[in-house]
Amino acid sequence: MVDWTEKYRPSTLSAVRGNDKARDALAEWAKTWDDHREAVVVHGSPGVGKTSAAHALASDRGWETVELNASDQRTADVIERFAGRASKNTTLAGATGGGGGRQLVILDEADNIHGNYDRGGASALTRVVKDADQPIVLIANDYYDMSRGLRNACREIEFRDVSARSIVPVLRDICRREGIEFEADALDRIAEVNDGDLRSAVNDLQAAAEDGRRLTVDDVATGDRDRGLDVFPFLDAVLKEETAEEAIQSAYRVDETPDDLTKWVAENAPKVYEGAELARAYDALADADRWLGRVRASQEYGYWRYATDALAGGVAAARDGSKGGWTRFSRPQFWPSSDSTADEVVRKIAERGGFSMATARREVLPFLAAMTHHCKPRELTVAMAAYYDFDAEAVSFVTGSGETTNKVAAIVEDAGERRASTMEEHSEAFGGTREMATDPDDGMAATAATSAADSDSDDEPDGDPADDDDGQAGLSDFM
Ligand SMILES: Nc1ncnc2c1ncn2[C@@H]1O[C@H](COP(=O)(O)OP(=O)(O)OP(=O)(O)O)[C@@H](O)[C@H]1O
Repeated sequence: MVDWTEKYRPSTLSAVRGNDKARDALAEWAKTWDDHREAVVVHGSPGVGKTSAAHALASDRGWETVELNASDQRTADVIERFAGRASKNTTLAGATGGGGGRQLVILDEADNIHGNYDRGGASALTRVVKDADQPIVLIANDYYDMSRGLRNACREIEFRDVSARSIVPVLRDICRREGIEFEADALDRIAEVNDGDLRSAVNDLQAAAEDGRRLTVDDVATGDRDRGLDVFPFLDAVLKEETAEEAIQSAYRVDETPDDLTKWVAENAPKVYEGAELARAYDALADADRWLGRVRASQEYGYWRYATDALAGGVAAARDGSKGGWTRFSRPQFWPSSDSTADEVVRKIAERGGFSMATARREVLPFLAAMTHHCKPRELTVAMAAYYDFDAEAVSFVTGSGETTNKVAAIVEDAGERRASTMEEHSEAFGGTREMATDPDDGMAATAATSAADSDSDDEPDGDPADDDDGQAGLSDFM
C-alpha cells in the first residue's frame, strides 16, 4: 500500500500549505544564505510540513540534501565532513553540478539532543553549525528544548498548526488525483477532526477513501477516528475540571470502551499534569490497565466498571485542584485487539523477562509504555528497544509514537548498535568485561536513573548551557 503522506509530499515550497509566512521566510533565508551563512531552526508541531518544506526548498533551489538525525552522537562529525569549513564540500559540489554545488544539511530532532549527547558533543554540534560552509536546516518540535547555544547560533522560523481551512484544499487535491468522488462535507469533517495536523488528516483520508467508493460524510462520521470529537470534553472534565465522582459519571456518557478511554487519558495526561500529579495519574492508569487485562483474560466485562473508576475517578483524584486554559489534546494510536504487533511485543517481553504472557501484558507493558511515552526519555527508549529487540512497529506500539517517524527509526537503529556491541562484550565476557544486565530491572533501572539525572539538567536548558563541557558524567558513562 502506498502511503499517501509520502505520495503527496510537497515537492516544491509553493505546495506546502498553511504556513505562507514561514514558507516565505525559509525561501528568503535560502536565497540570501551566501550573505548571512546562518543555519535555521524550523520548529512546530508534528505533521505541519517542516521536513517537507526543507526538502521542497532544496528541490526548488537545485540543492542536494543530506538528512541526519541530530540526536545521533556521530552527527557533528558527519556535518563536519559535509558542511565543515575544511571540506569546502568539493566532493559533493563536484558530484552535483547544478544548484551552485550547495548541499542542504537537514538535521531532524534538533530538540532531542539532551540525553544523548554528552555536553562536549552538544557543544561540538553547535560549533559545527556555527562554522558550516553549507546551509543547515534544524528541525524541532519544541524550540525551547534546544540548548540556548544552539538556538543562538541559528535563525528561527516557526511553522504553525495547519488550520482546517488550509487542510481541506490538500484533501481535495488528493481526491482529484486519486480519482475519488467525495461529498464536500466529508472533507470538511476530516479537516475539523484533524485541525492542526495535516499529516494525520491525509492518513484519515486514506483510511476512509482507499476502497475507491464515493466518500460520503457518513463514511467519515462513522469512522473510528471520528469518535474523538466526543472525547475532548471528557478529557477536559477528567484532567481539569471535575471531581472523581463526576468524572466517573462523565466516563459513562462517552461512547468509547474503557480500553480506548484509557489510551486517550494516558496520551493526554502529560499535557495537563506535572510531577507528582502525573505520577499519581499513571498509577491510576496502570490500575485501570490491570482491570482491562482481567477483562481480556476472563471475558468478564463487569470488571470494566473498576477500570472506568480508575481511569476517570483515579485520574481526576490525582489532580491538585482544578485547571483552566485550552489544551490541544491528541489522539492516541489504536490497535485492533487481534493486532499481531501487540502479541509480538507481549511475547518478547514475556520471553526476555521470564514472565507469563499475562504478566507481561498487564504489568510490564503498561509500565514500559508509561516510562517511554512518545519515546521520551530517548535513551531509556533505546535501552528498552535493545533489551527486548523491538523493531519499529514494536517501539511505536509501546511508546505511542508514529511508526514512520524518523524518531522511531533512529531509535531502532541505535538499539541495534547497542545490541551488537553488547553481544561483542558478551563474546568477551569470559574475560570479565561488563555485561548488559540480564535482569530487565537492572538494565532498565540503570537507564532510568541515568535518564532522570539527565532530565534534571533538561529543566534548565538556559541556565546551564548544554554547550559547556563541564566535565560531568554523560550517559555514556553509565551504559
Ligand atoms: N503544510 C503542508 N502542506 C502539504 N502537505 C503537508 C503539509 N504538512 C504535512 N503535509 C503532509 O504530511 C506529511 C508529513 O509532513 P512532514 O513530515 O513534512 O511533517 P513534519 O512537520 O516534518 O512532521 P514531524 O515533526 O513529525 O517530522 C507530508 O508528507 C505531507 O503529505
